[in-house]
Amino acid sequence: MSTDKMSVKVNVDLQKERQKCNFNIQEVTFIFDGGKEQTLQRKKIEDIALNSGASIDSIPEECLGLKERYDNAVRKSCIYSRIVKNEILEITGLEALGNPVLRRTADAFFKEISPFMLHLGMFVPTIIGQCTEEQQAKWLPRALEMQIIGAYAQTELGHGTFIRGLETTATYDPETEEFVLHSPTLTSYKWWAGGLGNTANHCIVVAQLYTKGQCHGTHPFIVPIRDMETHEPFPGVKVGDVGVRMGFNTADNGFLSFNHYRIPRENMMMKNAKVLKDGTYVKVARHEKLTYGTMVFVRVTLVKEAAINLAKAATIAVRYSAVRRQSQPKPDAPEPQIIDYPTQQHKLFICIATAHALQITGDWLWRTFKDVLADMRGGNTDSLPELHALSSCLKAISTSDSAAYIEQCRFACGGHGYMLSSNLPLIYSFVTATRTYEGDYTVLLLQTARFLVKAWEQVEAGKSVTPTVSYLTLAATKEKVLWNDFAEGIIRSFQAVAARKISACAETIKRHMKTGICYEDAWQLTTVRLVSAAESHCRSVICQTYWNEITRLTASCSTNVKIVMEQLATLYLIYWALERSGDLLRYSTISEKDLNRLQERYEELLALIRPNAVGLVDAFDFRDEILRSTLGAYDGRVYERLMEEALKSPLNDGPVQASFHKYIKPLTKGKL
Ligand SMILES: CCCCCCC/C=C/C(=O)SCCNC(=O)CCNC(=O)[C@H](O)C(C)(C)COP(=O)(O)OP(=O)(O)OC[C@H]1O[C@@H](n2cnc3c(N)ncnc32)[C@H](O)[C@@H]1OP(=O)(O)O
Ligand SMILES: Cc1cc2nc3c(=O)[nH]c(=O)nc-3n(C[C@H](O)[C@H](O)[C@H](O)COP(=O)(O)OP(=O)(O)OC[C@H]3O[C@@H](n4cnc5c(N)ncnc54)[C@H](O)[C@@H]3O)c2cc1C
Repeated sequence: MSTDKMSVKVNVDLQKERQKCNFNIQEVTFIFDGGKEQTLQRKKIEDIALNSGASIDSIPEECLGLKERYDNAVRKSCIYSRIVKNEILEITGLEALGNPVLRRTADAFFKEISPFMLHLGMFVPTIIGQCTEEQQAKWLPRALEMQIIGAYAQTELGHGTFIRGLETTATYDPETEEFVLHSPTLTSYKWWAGGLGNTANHCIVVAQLYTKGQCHGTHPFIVPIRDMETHEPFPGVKVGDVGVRMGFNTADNGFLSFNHYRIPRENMMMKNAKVLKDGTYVKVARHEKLTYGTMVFVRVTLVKEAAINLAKAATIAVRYSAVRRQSQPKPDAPEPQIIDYPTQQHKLFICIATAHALQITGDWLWRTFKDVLADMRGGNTDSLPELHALSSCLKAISTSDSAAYIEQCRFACGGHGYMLSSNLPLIYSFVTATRTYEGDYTVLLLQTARFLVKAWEQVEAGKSVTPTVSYLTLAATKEKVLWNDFAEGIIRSFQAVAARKISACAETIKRHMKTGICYEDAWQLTTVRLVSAAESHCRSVICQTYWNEITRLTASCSTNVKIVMEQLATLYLIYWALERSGDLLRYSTISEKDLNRLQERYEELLALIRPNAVGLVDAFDFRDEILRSTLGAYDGRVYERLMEEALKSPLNDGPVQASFHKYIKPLTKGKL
């Protein structure tokens, strides 16, 4: 427990909750962080960041005007990036780029988002992933030193999903050994890039490469866009802010266009393809899609991002639910804490379980990513399609689940959850965007489905398949799977459901084609089912990873930690079995009686987890400065904080606002 937690007076109900907790909270914190070392490192980084004092706002961020908010975010970003550069990267090395601790710590500074987020989140990773060693030596130190600040501009006004449809051109001119960047249409304007509007002086631009009269598809370029002294956009560059958004309003999302704007040949990022001085195009990469590498990297990191944000929301909602009392179900009895309502437990405990499931799956995916990267450094790209399929569906499902459950946490907090000071609306507005950016939900699930259908065809042809789809071989029968409700049995049934849905999709595509329809049209006619099959596949991957990993991670833990972690994981499995009961009835031998039994076990689990609920969210170990919530602070002074925060509103700066004299008084006096 940190000193701030010891010294304050804690709400009596929360105190009682903490006394009820029967497991060692720190052990669970270690599990959530991925190990004791990671917890210690995180705490050290948080200490460094929080001791800077820069996180404190006298007026809440949300009460500032748009310009003041941006200005304040830039001020804090400069302090934060100095800390990252001088102290945090010293501790973590470049691993920090794939480590959510940086983002978690940044939350102490920004209620919304730093306009520098994309600099470390995409600009630097793209330099690492797409530049030759020589180019890295030029750009990386400058980027890490914050001498240059970058954005990643791929999406255009007219196209985000369909990268091959981008319209910005980069035409090579061998006379001057330059690329000429041009935006031929309004729809070719770059749109959305974080940090681009007013902050960045450099930008990675994804453009169609033309040389010797031939188009070679999209490639990334490093483009200086603003003068390093005056920050004025260079002639030929038009740049600005895209306008007010649902969230992300301090992230400085921008637009950008070029009018025959020239950059040196060397500014093409040449790890995967080169243009020689004479204009000859040379492909270096062994895989067509390696230029999409940054997206794969960010998708991998977003799984843990989803987990952390959901853990924050669950912490807020569970603590609040322990403090809040409402209604009187029994006459003459005191009003219960709302967390005692099973319906409230049903809303909240799945959020705690999902945060663990995603965090553990995110860790596993990160390890898989690093293994594939190591293979690729050795020239072997065989495992890239599987990584692409996995990162696509896990990004889609984790961000979608996380956003839905964060909103559920907000609902669970009633009216007060709607207050910006609860922080739930801001967490939601951030996470709901992650469902769209870095690849839309449906689009990414269809990418996974493409891989699954191919894997199915391989199984049918008697060929071997990669590990995450090996269940297709086992489950490739027309028989219904025998249901059993042990964890392994539930997981096997989910795999069987996925396998049956995938095979049904493959059959549907074939059936359509037999009527004379081409493959592409047959695919489109099957996409609703394909999305559902990819979701089932992804759910089975999460369930299996969560269960296997939690069993492994708790092997050396104390008994009560093992028990509560197993209860949560079982809750996750049963919750999804009940949610997908239609699929199980269709594809397994589960009966109504089995489902009734499952429902009973689910309700028993809610009751078993109930006494440990506050302990479980305490174990996520969010400091108040990072949680930034009137409803979720460690001390549970909910009502006091709501009042204190309300009084900070500029609308409470005096008893009478100027608008009364300007408008209301004339109106009431009949003079308006
Ligand atoms: C906290 C972190 C901070 C980060 C903040 C981030 C803020 C946001 C930033 C952004 O949003 S940046 C812009 C991101 N944009 C996207 O994600 C666009 C989404 N679209 C795509 O990824 C692709 O266009 C597509 C939808 C995957 C389709 O691409 P394409 O049309 O070129 O390919 P297909 O014909 O569909 O497939 C061909 C073939 O290629 C395989 N493939 C596709 N992508 C990849 C990949 N990334 N890696 C490996 N392989 C890939 C695909 O599976 C097909 O394989 P086969 O079936 O032919 O074997
Ligand atoms: C907050 C935020 C930050 C962003 N930051 C950046 C950034 O820094 N840099 C950057 O380059 N971009 C950024 N983006 C852009 C983002 O990557 C795109 O918005 C995203 O990839 C979705 O593309 P789109 O907007 O073109 O949606 P569309 O593709 O137009 O999607 C609209 C709808 O059509 C559906 N659809 C599209 N194609 C298909 C298909 N083939 N099959 C079935 N359905 C389909 C989608 O499912 C969706 O429902 C950001 C976006 C947001 C919201």
